[in-house]
Amino acid sequence: MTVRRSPFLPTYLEAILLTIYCATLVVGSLVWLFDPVARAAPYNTATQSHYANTAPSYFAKKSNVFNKFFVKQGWAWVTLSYLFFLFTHPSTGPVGSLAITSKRLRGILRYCMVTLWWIFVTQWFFGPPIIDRGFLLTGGQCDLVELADEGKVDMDNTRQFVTGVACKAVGGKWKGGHDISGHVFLLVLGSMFIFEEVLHVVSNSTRAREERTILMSDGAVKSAEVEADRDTVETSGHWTLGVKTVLGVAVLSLYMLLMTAAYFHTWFEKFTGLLVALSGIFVVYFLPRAIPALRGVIGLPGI
Ligand SMILES: CCCCCCCCCCCCCCCC(=O)SCCNC(=O)CCNC(=O)[C@H](O)C(C)(C)COP(=O)(O)O
Ligand SMILES: Nc1ncnc2c1ncn2[C@@H]1O[C@H](COP(=O)(O)O)[C@@H](OP(=O)(O)O)[C@H]1O
Repeated sequence: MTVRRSPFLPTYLEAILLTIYCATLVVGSLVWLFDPVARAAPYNTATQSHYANTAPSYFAKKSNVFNKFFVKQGWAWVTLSYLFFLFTHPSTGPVGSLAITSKRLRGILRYCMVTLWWIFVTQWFFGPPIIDRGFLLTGGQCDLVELADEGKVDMDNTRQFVTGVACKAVGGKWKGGHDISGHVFLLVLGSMFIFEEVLHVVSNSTRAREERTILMSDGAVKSAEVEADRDTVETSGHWTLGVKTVLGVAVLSLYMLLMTAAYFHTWFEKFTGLLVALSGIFVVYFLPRAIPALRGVIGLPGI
């Protein structure tokens, strides 16, 4: 009898990806530690960045073009490239048609769940987003001392600036608490979402065929392939322009993750950014493997 791996454990390709994320954060931190130019450049702990005029590299400036137009609009890039992939890949429905097949619908559902996590963590969570709530809960606040000294603001109003955006907008400094790295969160969540959606293309078109395991309603653990239809298996390995486009977005995200790791935030803030992103991925891509009812609603990519 073959003993199959637990559905909760990552496949071979997923394990490689998780290692790459951890290695990227470690290598980035080592760059900062061993690059004499980066070490010598003054660092502002309040903004978690180097000063623009003495930044050790172009990528250490917040104004770098990839930060402004790629990361700061990151979810728009993930959304557009994923929809392009979903509606042009033969494994999800007829190519060249916008027909909403059940596979496309499930892909959109998975996208909505991941997007909801992005919204909760970075934009809004029944008020301030989770990153800002975490910052306030760990003792952080909007520091308006300089502005108060200049008579521009009343210090009694400090508590009303409960989001990082509102605080920075009035010229205050978001200081003191644990500031989960929003960049690490967005770049890991967006790229891992893309990788999870296209891994079946990679594994079906190469020798790297790998087995996702699922728990059946009778308690048996089987290969996810048992739920796949023949059409999907045959068309799954096609390297379309959509696949190359989403992978391009994911690879650029990995590069920007390395830059964030090298020049911004503390190692612990980057680590929590990684953990919060991966927890969302776990719910959408690992839980359904072990919960047949959830799998019946949102499905698995490529199945
Ligand atoms: C089954 C569940 C169903 C739930 C349905 C709800 C799903 C909602 C879907 C709604 C679709 C939303 C479509 C979103 C499209 C966009 O892309 S919006 C515009 C793009 N904006 C961005 O990409 C902004 C990205 N930036 C950030 O997140 C932050 O700036 C940052 C990078 C995290 C950094 O933050 P800083 O404050 O600058 O440090
Ligand atoms: N790779 C990168 N390139 C440029 N700026 C980056 C960056 N990673 C983080 N930052 C900047 O560092 C600050 C903290 O990032 P975060 O908390 O999202 O991880 C943000 O500043 P601003 O909020 O002033 O834009 C962000 O723009």
